[in-house]
Parts: sequence; structure tokens; C-alpha cells
Amino acid sequence: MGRKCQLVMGPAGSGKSTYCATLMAHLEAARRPAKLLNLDPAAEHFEYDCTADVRDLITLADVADELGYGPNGALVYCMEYLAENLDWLDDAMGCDANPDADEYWIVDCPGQIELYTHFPIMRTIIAHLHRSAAFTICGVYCMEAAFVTDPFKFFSGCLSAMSAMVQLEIPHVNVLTKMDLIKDQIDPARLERYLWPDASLMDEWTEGEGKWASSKWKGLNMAVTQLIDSYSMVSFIPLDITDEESIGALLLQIDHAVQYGEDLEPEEPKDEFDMEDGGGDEY
Ligand SMILES: Nc1nc2c(ncn2[C@@H]2O[C@H](COP(=O)(O)OP(=O)(O)OP(=O)(O)O)[C@@H](O)[C@H]2O)c(=O)[nH]1
Ligand SMILES: [Mg+2]
Repeated sequence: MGRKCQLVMGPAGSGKSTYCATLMAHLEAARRPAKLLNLDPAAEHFEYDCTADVRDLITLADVADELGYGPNGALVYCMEYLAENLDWLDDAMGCDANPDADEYWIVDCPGQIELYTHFPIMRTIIAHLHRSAAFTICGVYCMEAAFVTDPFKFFSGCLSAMSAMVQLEIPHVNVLTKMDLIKDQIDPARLERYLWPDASLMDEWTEGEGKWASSKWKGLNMAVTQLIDSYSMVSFIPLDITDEESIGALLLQIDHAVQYGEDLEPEEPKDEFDMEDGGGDEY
């Protein structure tokens, strides 16, 4: 199997850490071993124990105190510092000690969108993980489901997700998080449209010229939505953390993207007792 990894990204507050904790609990219940790496130097507390934590290398508070940077500058400094000290990452993830380990990692990333769309730092980290321990990595990009109520927020979220996909060049799954907050207010057929966004959505939303401040503004917005449409890359999987089936369905997609389990053999019943007790009758 080798090393597999989910790189959980997205804007601040989009539900990354909550997703990581929910997934860890889900995997534990399924008796699937997994490890959690915190890559957010600004994180304050975790619902789940981390196996490795970037705050052991550098924290946002230290950088802000010592260099007098603001929160955004300090975060970029921390991530650049990590990118210059990748040996620390190898040690923390045990890559040197056991290069051929079979491991499943969940990586909780910081919420600064520029890290995925502009700066080369995440690319450097991804390339290093590929090279040093042959990680198979899937990007998991979180966007809040509440964005579906506002066309401009929704398409700007799609654009950011697409930027991350184009910039990072790894298998990628976009997730509509916090579905529990909107699922009762949205018609399932309508939701389906948001999961596979296309330019006609913007048209429907803003029907009638009265909604546009000017025709130029409309033209710009339609051009952006058509750009997203023509790449045909952005789609979403909804995640309701209160529903185990929803978590399982998302995990299945990501497992498929990282080829988890493709080389696992079906398990033999352990002994005669297992056959009598569990197997035969049900199937
Ligand atoms: N109802 C509900 N609330 C959620 C869900 N996911 C996250 N939240 C809430 O949204 C807020 C932000 O969630 P986090 O998981 O910390 O988001 P994050 O993306 O890790 O945030 P940063 O690390 O600051 O970028 C918290 O108050 C969470 O309780 C969800 O699926 N449902
Ligand atoms: Mg977080």
C-alpha cells in the first residue's frame, strides 16, 4: 500500500480541523489506522491527538512576538521556515526510520488561501513528500455549504478551488462542508446543480437585468463563470459530519483517488468458529 495522504486545505473557518477530527473518529470506529499531522502553526487546540505537529518546529505566536509580524506575514514566514527545514517533517512523520511503511495520513493545513493559490510553499512540501517517502497525496479542498446561497461567493469559492487544483497538480476532491447547517433548507435536486456547477447557474440566479449594477459587471461575472465551466474541473462532494454515510461516501472517493486498498487481499475467516458464527448464514 505505501504511504497515502489527505492534504486538507481551504479558506479560514471552512471546517478543515473539524473534518480531520471527524474523519479520525470515523477511521478509528472502522479500525483503520490513521495518523494526523497538524501543519497549522496558528492552531490552538485539537479534538484529536496529533501524531506530528508543526508547532513543535515553529509557532505563529513565536514569530509574531520575535519578528513583530502580523498574522498573515507570520503564517507565511512559518510555512517558509518549514519548507526550508523539511528534514524536520521527515523525522516527525517517521519517513527516514521506515521508508516503506504502510500508513494513512490526514494533514490539517492552515486556512490562508494564498498558500494554495499563489505561494509555491505547498508545492514544495508536496514534492518533498512524493520524493522522500513516495506519498500518494490527494488534495481535499473544503468550502462552506452556506456559499450556495450567494452566487458571487459560490463562484469565487469555485475559482479558488480551481486555482488550488491547477497550482498543486495532485488528485483533488472538493468538499462542501457544514451541510448539516443547510440540508433542511435546500431542495436535493437544486443541491445537485451546485455539486456540478456550470455557467447557467449564474444566469438563473441573476435572471433579469435589474440585478446587475452594469452590463460590464455582468459581462465580467459571466466570463468568470464560463471560465470555470470550460475547464470542467470543479465539482463538489457534500459532507454532513452528523451522518456517517456522508463521511463514508466522501472517504470512498478520496480512497479511490489515492488508490487506497487496491492491493489489499480480502481477509480469510480466522477460524472455523468465525465461519459458523458470522459468515455462512448471512450471504
Ligand atoms: N455545524 C457545523 N459546524 C462546523 C462544521 N465544521 C466546522 N464547523 C464550525 O466552524 C468553525 C470553524 O471550524 P474549523 O474546523 O476550526 O475550521 P478550519 O477550517 O479548521 O479553520 P482554520 O483552521 O481557522 O482555518 C468552528 O466553530 C466549527 O465548530 C460542520 O460540519 N458543521
Ligand atoms: Mg483549523
